[in-house]
Amino acid sequence: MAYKVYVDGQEGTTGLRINEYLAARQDVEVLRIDPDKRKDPAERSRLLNAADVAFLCLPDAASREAAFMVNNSNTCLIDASTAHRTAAGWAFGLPELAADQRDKIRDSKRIANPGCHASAFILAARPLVDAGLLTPDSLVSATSITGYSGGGKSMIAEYESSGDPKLNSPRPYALGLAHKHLPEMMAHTGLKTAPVFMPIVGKFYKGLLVTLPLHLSTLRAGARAEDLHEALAARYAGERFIRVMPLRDADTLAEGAVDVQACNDTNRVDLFVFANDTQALVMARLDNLGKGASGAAVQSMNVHLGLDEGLGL
Ligand SMILES: NC(=O)C1=CN([C@@H]2O[C@H](COP(=O)(O)OP(=O)(O)OC[C@H]3O[C@@H](n4cnc5c(N)ncnc54)[C@H](OP(=O)(O)O)[C@@H]3O)[C@@H](O)[C@H]2O)C=CC1
Ligand SMILES: CC(=O)N[C@@H](CCC(=O)OP(=O)(O)O)C(=O)O
Repeated sequence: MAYKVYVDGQEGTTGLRINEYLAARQDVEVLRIDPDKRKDPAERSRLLNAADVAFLCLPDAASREAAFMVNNSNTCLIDASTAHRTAAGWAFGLPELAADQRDKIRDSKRIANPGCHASAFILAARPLVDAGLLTPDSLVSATSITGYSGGGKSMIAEYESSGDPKLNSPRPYALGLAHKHLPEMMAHTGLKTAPVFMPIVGKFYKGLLVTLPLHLSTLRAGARAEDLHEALAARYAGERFIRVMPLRDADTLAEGAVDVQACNDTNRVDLFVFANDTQALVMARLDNLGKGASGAAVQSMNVHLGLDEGLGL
């Protein structure tokens, strides 16, 4: 028997991509809402409650509304929005976060999918905290270069239709230093202070690269770049979707720059450590619509249902 799956927000950027992932699967029956009724609360409620798994690909307020509509104990919600990522009762949908995270995702009917910048930041920083290279009191900063699809339908339209010349060059944003991913970055790394975080959106559709610049002298006494690399490699050994590149990856150094788009159309995360004797750059690259959103959501569904984690990805 096929699992019934409903995508609330099926016409949006994340919802469309989830539907692409599900289209080829025989073990899933996708429940579709009549396009005229896609914002009709009664019809959404009916489908949410009929689903074994419902993906919420909606703005935060509509996701909260959808969570209140579910009045049965069977439907598992996987929320792509920011609404529930640090909320009590919701499992964080990042299976690689910690040894017990898959159990949490399997056991919970409420799963919050991580934000795209946050996924990359957390996957880079958490093993460093767990290894004692950073401590909960460490003060860190990070940049994130991202494609414009991260801003959903409205940003895609702005980049593809407005012709505004200022969009031709990269744009640092979130200048109020209060980006919406900061709470989940702290909650799931254990860092007590928010990183100074500067995302930069560029004129390319998708692809994302988070960088943590680190002075080795601010890490655990005597820490070397090898220790950073070893902490990442040890944590992610055997993880099918995470690739820890060799320390000071020779191919990338030969290229002279990192290709932000090289994980596009995959559910993969690539981690890099570049360093000299006193400083390091720890980087995480992903597809913001793959492991940064829709791919991660499908991966969490697979884990929740006890299926092969990579099914359809
Ligand atoms: N794009 C990305 O890379 C990522 C996005 N996310 C998050 O995923 C969620 C969806 O984002 P994204 O797909 O990019 O956004 P989009 O703006 O592309 O799509 C959102 C969809 O939700 C629909 N919608 C809005 N309100 C309602 C409602 N009350 N009932 C039903 N449908 C509604 C919209 O309808 P309409 O078509 O009429 O506008 C639209 O189709 C957001 O919370 C976003 O923050 C998370 C990670 C990455
Ligand atoms: C380019 C761009 O604007 N990107 C979005 C993040 C997209 C994402 O991860 O989204 P949610 O947290 O909304 O789920 C931003 O920085 O706000």
